[in-house]
Amino acid sequence: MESISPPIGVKLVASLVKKPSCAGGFSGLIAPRLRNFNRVIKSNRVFAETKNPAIDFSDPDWTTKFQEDFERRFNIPHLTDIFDDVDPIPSTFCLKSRSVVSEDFSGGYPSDEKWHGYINNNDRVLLKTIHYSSPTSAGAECIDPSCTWVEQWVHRAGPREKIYFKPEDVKAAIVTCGGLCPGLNDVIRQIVITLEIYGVKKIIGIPFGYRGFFKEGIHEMQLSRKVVQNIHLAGGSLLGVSRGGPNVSDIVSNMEERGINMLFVLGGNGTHAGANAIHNECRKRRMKVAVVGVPKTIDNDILLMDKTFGFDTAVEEAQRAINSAYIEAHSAYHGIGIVKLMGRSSGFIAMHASLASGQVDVCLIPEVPFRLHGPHGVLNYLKFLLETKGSAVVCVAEGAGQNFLEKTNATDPSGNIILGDIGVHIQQESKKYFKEIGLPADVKYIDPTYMIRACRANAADGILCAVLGQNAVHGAFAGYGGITVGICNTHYVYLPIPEVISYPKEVDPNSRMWHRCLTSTGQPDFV
Ligand SMILES: Nc1ncnc2c1ncn2[C@@H]1O[C@H](COP(=O)(O)OP(=O)(O)O)[C@@H](O)[C@H]1O
Ligand SMILES: O=P(O)(O)OC[C@H]1O[C@](O)(COP(=O)(O)O)[C@@H](O)[C@@H]1O
Ligand SMILES: [Mg+2]
Repeated sequence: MESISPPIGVKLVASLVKKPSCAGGFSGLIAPRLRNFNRVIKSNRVFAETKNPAIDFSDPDWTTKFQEDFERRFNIPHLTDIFDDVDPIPSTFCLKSRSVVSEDFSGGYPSDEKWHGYINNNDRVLLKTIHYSSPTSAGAECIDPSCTWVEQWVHRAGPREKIYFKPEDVKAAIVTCGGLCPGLNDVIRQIVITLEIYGVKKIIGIPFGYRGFFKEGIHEMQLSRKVVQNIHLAGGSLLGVSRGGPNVSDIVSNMEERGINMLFVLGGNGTHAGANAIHNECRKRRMKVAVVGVPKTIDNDILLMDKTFGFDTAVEEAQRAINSAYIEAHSAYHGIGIVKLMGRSSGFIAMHASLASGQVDVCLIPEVPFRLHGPHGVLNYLKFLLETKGSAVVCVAEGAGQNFLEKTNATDPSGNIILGDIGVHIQQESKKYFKEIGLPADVKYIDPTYMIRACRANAADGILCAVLGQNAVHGAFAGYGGITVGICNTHYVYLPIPEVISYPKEVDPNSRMWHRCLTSTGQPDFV
């Protein structure tokens, strides 16, 4: 009998509603999920600590206390938290003075105090915009059993009027880690361009992710507007990427040797865990350094954000593979087209690509358990589709159905579990099944994953990358560190790194988007 694996995680807030009196309050509820995440995704890594206090919902002041705690958790670390002797100067980011890069600042810093283009440090963005009136409402994220509305505000991103680095003292470095993602070059380009507008002249690229911080690493790359001018026209990363690499202490020592005091880190959950550790180590060594992340993952698995850059391009590019699978399946007698898309622990690409294409009959994601065999299994449904409409298209996320595959416990150099190929498995099982029942079936399998990841960013991602890249530089100059940039409810924000990486974001099987996907495919439950 086939086993059904549980979804990779349960929703924190939903479990909170189910167990409001759990000892340890929030922390007691987060911990199991964190453990689960480490087991599934990062067998040998410890992710961000969570710092939620116990909450007693019978306390009439619990919402105030929750908000105070939220403000504390989402406070963004600043240089002045640990240094008393850092004095700000008026911002050199001033769009009127376009030739700032050629100035030597001996005659003073250019500034424009009358310009209303700066963000006030007290500006905030609302993190959640839906007031769910019941925990049973689709996709409800509730804090307490009554789903009380509690405003949660996060810091607005953008240029500040006062800056904490003199441009001539800055040596900025950019590093791109993890797997490729459309838009990496666009972000690198915008960071360099924005740094130059502030007046920074020493800008370097660290080659091949954190590995480039090895002492004997390949030489740093000098970056300027001229170097990066056209890099966004190609996919990949100008700097190269990698998994694994030196430990945090060695990275920070290497930064000290090179004199780096602004570090822009482009990467996913793992990279951000590293960036946060680098930030903490710099503070421990009392180094005046700003470490700012830009979340990169086509999987879209970073918490609290509308989306991450590259995701939109991935969904768009996946259309070509799905359409090819559809044409193959539709043109064959009893054709079945199977497409595997990326998504190690979350099915966002598969869900969105299925919904966008309108050509998918079965969408399978890691968050929703399914059976292949038996009367309610996928294969029996494919038989039904062949008999009724003549062909079928399956879109499966790479992390789905891992319980059907032999576990090796092998990990990549970053500690990510190496997954089995669920696409090949479904192809083989389909062929076997239809042979056994004597129904002709022509099964074709397409794995476009690396073709999708290597694409250049589409226009929507190009804009997102531009805004995130620019805001990363504004954040660093404003003196913030240990932060990342994101888009929340269409607005741009700074978030403390630990809050976005406490676990990977997943598709909520009770969300409207998953329900919309099911409505579109017409697929039943496969359990
Ligand atoms: N918990 C961690 N602490 C410090 N560095 C980490 C951690 N997890 C991953 N890294 C490093 O971050 C880089 C990218 O991680 P990886 O998981 O491969 O990609 P991503 O950042 O896209 O999730 C690698 O160089 C890896 O060694
Ligand atoms: O084969 P690689 O390079 O390790 O990358 C595969 C992984 O890349 C991803 O698309 C994105 O992963 P990262 O965010 O860690 O780069 C995963 O879904 C997938 O498992
Ligand atoms: Mg990752």
